[in-house]
Amino acid sequence: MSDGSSSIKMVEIENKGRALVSTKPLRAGETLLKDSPILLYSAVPDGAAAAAYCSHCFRTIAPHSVTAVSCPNCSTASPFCAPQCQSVALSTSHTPFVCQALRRLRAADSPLLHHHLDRLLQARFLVAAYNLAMLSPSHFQTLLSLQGEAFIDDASVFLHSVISSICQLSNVGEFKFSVELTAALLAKDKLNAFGLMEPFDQDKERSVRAYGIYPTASFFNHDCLPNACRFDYVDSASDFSNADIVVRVIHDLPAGREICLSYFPVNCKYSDRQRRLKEDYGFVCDCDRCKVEANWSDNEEEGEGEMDHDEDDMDEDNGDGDGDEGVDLETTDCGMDKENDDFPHAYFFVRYMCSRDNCGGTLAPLPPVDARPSMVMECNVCGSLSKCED
Ligand SMILES: C[S@@+](CC[C@H](N)C(=O)[O-])C[C@H]1O[C@@H](n2cnc3c(N)ncnc32)[C@H](O)[C@@H]1O
Repeated sequence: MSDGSSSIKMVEIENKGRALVSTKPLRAGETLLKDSPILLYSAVPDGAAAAAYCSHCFRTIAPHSVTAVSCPNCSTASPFCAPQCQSVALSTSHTPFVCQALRRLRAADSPLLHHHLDRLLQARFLVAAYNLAMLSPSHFQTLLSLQGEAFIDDASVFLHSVISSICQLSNVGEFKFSVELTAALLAKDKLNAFGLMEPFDQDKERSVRAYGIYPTASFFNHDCLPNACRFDYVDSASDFSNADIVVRVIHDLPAGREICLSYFPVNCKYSDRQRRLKEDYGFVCDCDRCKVEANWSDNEEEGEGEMDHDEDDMDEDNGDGDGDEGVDLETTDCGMDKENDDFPHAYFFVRYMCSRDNCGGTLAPLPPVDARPSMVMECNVCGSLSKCED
């Protein structure tokens, strides 16, 4: 793949469109992909909440940080964690075009003043996307190549008029600024954006800090029993950039197997999964798990222990994942016999679902070392590490 990953390649699958499949046998825990966003935008309301994050990398800024700086033009509304981030942002994510557009969206006479936060988020996405068109036509083309058809409805017409009123654009780089383009961009965002979540806190509902478009991860299709899962390392001291995501294999896979993520927590119940996939992603899921659960009674469904995250957009189960190798490891029950089980996914739940209260994350082994599989499972939501005993 263009990102250098040799373990996956893109293919077309009937009724699913483009998909990523393994090019060789993969070991549990293997890293398939590290992806950086081509576009990021804030998911938090303006004001105090927004001031807590770097407007460029979305790292938390400590209350009395000595390195934090602001945008010279819009001041504290756009803080940066350090001068280096500010300097990069002023020529990339926070250009004068973005700075002015966001100021207009925040102003007392903003066209979005009495609208729901969702509309503001869509407007922020459009500002970031049109900025990308001006700065990097090739990345903008990548964005346009993602799944999602223009659908001109009241929302896209309104949002186009909002962007027209705050930006006075006629062309954006080599692209014509039009309602069709705005509608197409909104569709790309809806089907492909990943939510970068707040680090897990057992006592609080997790919210999205930012949304990002990841050029390769966008080609993972959904399966209600995924064979890979996404980790992010927001606010951790890892080697990754704050908004990078990493996709790892959950269990051993043969060559040629489609690699799928779950677009939301795996313990979501059948009727909710079907509804969300239809409404948000436009398809009816007929994966092996759905085929089994389609015949379940409502009572059986209730037993699944759904944990709903209202923030959608492929935000599955992305924890901070900065599990500390030095912690005491709990033990995950890994001894269930897959063959003898009534439902293939009962095995998945026992082996690959985090058992921590209110977590709902998926477990994948740490990457193999010297081709030896790791017996340590990492949760992609709470980051906890557990020892897998076969
Ligand atoms: C993030 S994109 C995944 C890549 C996409 N297949 C493509 O061609 O670019 C999400 C879209 O892929 C399709 N998709 C994903 N998982 C699917 C599945 N299990 N069955 C059918 N379509 C699926 C849906 O059209 C969905 O809106």
